[in-house]
Formats: sequence, C-alpha cells, structure tokens
Amino acid sequence: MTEWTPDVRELADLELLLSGAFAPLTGFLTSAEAHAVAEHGRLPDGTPWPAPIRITLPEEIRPGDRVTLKDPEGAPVAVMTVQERDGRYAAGPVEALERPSYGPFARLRRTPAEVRKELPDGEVLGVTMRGPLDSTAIEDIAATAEELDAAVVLLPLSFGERGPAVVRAALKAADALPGAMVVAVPLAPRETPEIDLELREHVARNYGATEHYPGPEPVEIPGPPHRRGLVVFFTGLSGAGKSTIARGVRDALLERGGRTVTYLDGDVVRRLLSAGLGFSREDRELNIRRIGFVAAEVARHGGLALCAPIAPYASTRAEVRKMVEEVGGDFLLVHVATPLEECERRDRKGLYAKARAGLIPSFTGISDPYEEPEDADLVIDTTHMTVEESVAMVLDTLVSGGWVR
Ligand SMILES: Nc1ncnc2c1ncn2[C@@H]1O[C@H](COP(=O)(O)OS(=O)(=O)O)[C@@H](OP(=O)(O)O)[C@H]1O
Ligand SMILES: Nc1ncnc2c1ncn2[C@@H]1O[C@H](COP(=O)(O)OP(=O)(O)O)[C@@H](O)[C@H]1O
Repeated sequence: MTEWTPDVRELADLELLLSGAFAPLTGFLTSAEAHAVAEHGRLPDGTPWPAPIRITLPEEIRPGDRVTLKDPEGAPVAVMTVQERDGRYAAGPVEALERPSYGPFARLRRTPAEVRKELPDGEVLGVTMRGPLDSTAIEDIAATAEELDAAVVLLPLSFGERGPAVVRAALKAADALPGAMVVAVPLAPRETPEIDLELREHVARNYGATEHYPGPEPVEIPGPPHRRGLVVFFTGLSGAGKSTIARGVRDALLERGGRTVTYLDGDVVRRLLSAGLGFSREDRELNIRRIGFVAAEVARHGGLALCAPIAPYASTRAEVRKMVEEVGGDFLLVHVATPLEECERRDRKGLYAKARAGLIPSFTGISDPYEEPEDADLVIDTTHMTVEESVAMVLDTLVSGGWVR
C-alpha cells in the first residue's frame, strides 16, 4: 500500500473528517462536489456545505489505490481509498487508523460524539475562537447564554503556530464562564472570511451547538520584521557568487549586531547534513529540503538563516519558501544571476573545464538544468560588480524591509 504525508492544512482537515467535525463529509471531495460547493454552497445532493475540503496527492497514486496517510513524524493516521483524480487533487473516503494522542492540548481535541454525549439537553452556545476573547465578548457570551438558558462550549480553532495560544486563551475565558467546556478544533482558516465563518458554524453545530457565536477576529499583529524569523536563500550557478555574497552579508550582520545569524555553508552542508548525497535530481532535492528544514527551524525561533546552494529546481525552492512561511518566518529569494559565460570564465575550482571535458557528469548549466527563478525577491548579476557592491545590495534590501535595523 502506498504512503503519503499530507501538508499541515490537509492533515488538520483529515483530523476533522475522521472525528466527525466535518459531518456529513466522510472523505475528501470529488471535483463534482467541490464544484457544486464553490458554485452553490451545497453538495450535489443539496446538503448545504460551504468549503471545498480537498487533498493533493502525487500523480502516481491512481483511482482504486489505498493510501496510508501519515503525519510528519511518520505515524499512520488514516487510510484513504482513492476514487477519483482531478489534476493534483484526489478524492475518496478516509478511515481512521490511530487517534493522534500527542501534540499540545491533545486531551482537549475531542470528537463531536464525545462532546455531545456530555452536553446537557437543551440549548448549547458554541463559541468558535481564532484569538482571545476580551471582556466585552465574555460578557456578551455570558448574557447570551443566560438569555437562551444555554450551556457554553468554547471551540478554540487551534491550527498552526498560534494554535496553543488560542487554546490557552479559551481556557482563560472558561475561568470567567463557569461551566463552559473547552474543545480544541484544528480548523485551518479558509480562503475567504465568509467561507470561514460558515464552516465554523457547521463545525460548531456538529459539536452540538444550537447557536453559534463567532469570537472576534484576532487583530493581526505579526511581530515587527526585525523580530521575525528570516531566511535569505541565495540560488544560482556554481561560481555565480552565492557563497561570497552570503559570507559578506553574514560578516556585515555580525558587525552590526542585533540579530543572530546562521550561515548554512554549502560545503559544510554537503559534508555533514547531506553527506553521501550526489547530484542526481533526487539527491539535489533532498539536499535542498534538508537545508530548508534547518533554515525553517532557525526562522521558527526568530533567527536569521543564510543559505547558498545552487538549488536548481523551482519546485524545491518553492517548498522551502512554504516551509519557512508556515512557521511564521519570512523568505527572501536572492537570485545570483551571474550568467554561465562569466561563471565559466571565473572557473575558480576548474570544475567547468572538467565538466566540458565530460569528466563531471550532470554539471549544472553544462549538462544539468538550472531553472531560472521567476519569484526572486532580488536579482544580482555580479559580472560587472565588486563583491562589496553585491553585499550592499542584499544589506540594503534587509534594511529597507525592516529585517535589520
Ligand atoms: N554535478 C555538479 N553540478 C553542480 N555542482 C557540482 C557538481 N558536482 C560537484 N559540484 C560542486 O558542488 C557545489 C554545488 O552543491 P550544492 O549543494 O549547492 O548543489 S545543489 O543545490 O544540491 O544542486 C558546487 O559548488 P559551488 O561552486 O560552491 O556552487 C560545485 O562545486
Ligand atoms: N560581485 C561579486 N560578488 C560575488 N562574487 C564575485 C563578485 N565578483 C567576482 N566574484 C568572484 O566570483 C567567485 C564566486 O565564487 P563563489 O562565491 O564560491 O560562488 P558560488 O558560491 O555561487 O559557487 C569568487 O571567486 C568571487 O571572488
């Protein structure tokens, strides 16, 4: 049987499909269902449903296959029977394997059936929360509950990096709302506020709510850029100047102070983190994913990471961008766009001559691809530039973006 690890949003949706929080859905939507939902806000049989709950799977997975869906730590979560392929998407029912029993506040992630069993008969006020409740909201909830003679269930939507903070906010609010239950629901935000609100209402109803009270939207106060994690990712041909510039930027940042800096040097990465890997497409991709993983961890804790691999494939660079942004970090792609002729003219290590002579197979730019970035945040062609000028271009970008003061 095939195995696959969905991304964090898909895994959160999977958990809600399995728990019954997305009832009547029991699997990922087909293209016809997703289309009906997008067009009419209903499933093809007329049942109201606001949001396309979908999953992307690799192309090799075909209708009829049974796929074990695993969490990032490798624990099997569910088996999906693929019924349909629609481009990147796959549709089909899911069956639970093991209930995830870890993660912050795992004890509060309960199924709608368990919660409904505990609720008293009568009215239930379901409060969905994406951020803390202020005293006005708490008074409002208390007054509504009294008016309706309703029990209160607080449903913190604990998705992503901020998830635990939302659950803590719900526990605090529960202290001020005697008798309120707290149930953590990993519902990722949706594409529009309207869809988000409707889906929250459906989920609240599945948890037994007869009334839905949407908590106020959190005021988005991302930390200032100089406190946010940042990954500066240099890409370009061998000899383009990536490591020279990255080292210059590192030194300048250390001289200025104010930020911690991690330089994931290409040679060190290849010697330690990626020891044993070669230069096939698979090995290069794995090398870049490893670099991206470490850089994202640095960014998660507010650090600044500099990486300078060739990273020839656009899709792998995009994966790294996603990994970093998912943990709340910023990602700057710097294309060191020195043309092949100049890199070859420099040929510092004599590698281009060897590659031309056929002594190094699959050499980037000669006998192996380099996909030019279309999403670079900064492009530097070093052909007619000094090292100092190139370093200054990066530093100026960091200062003007507020990442460095
Ligand atoms: N076949 C082939 N193609 C490209 N480069 C090769 C190859 N074989 C060895 N080298 C040397 O390895 C350095 C590139 O490693 P990277 O880890 O940056 O490459 S990749 O991002 O995984 O594609 C690169 O170093 P830099 O010149 O510092 O970029 C090369 O010196
Ligand atoms: N403006 C510039 N920026 C960076 N490197 C430059 C520049 N001008 C000349 N060079 C030279 O080009 C070479 C680039 O090598 P390197 O930094 O190892 O490239 P890469 O890491 O991309 O393989 C170095 O010898 C460096 O001195």
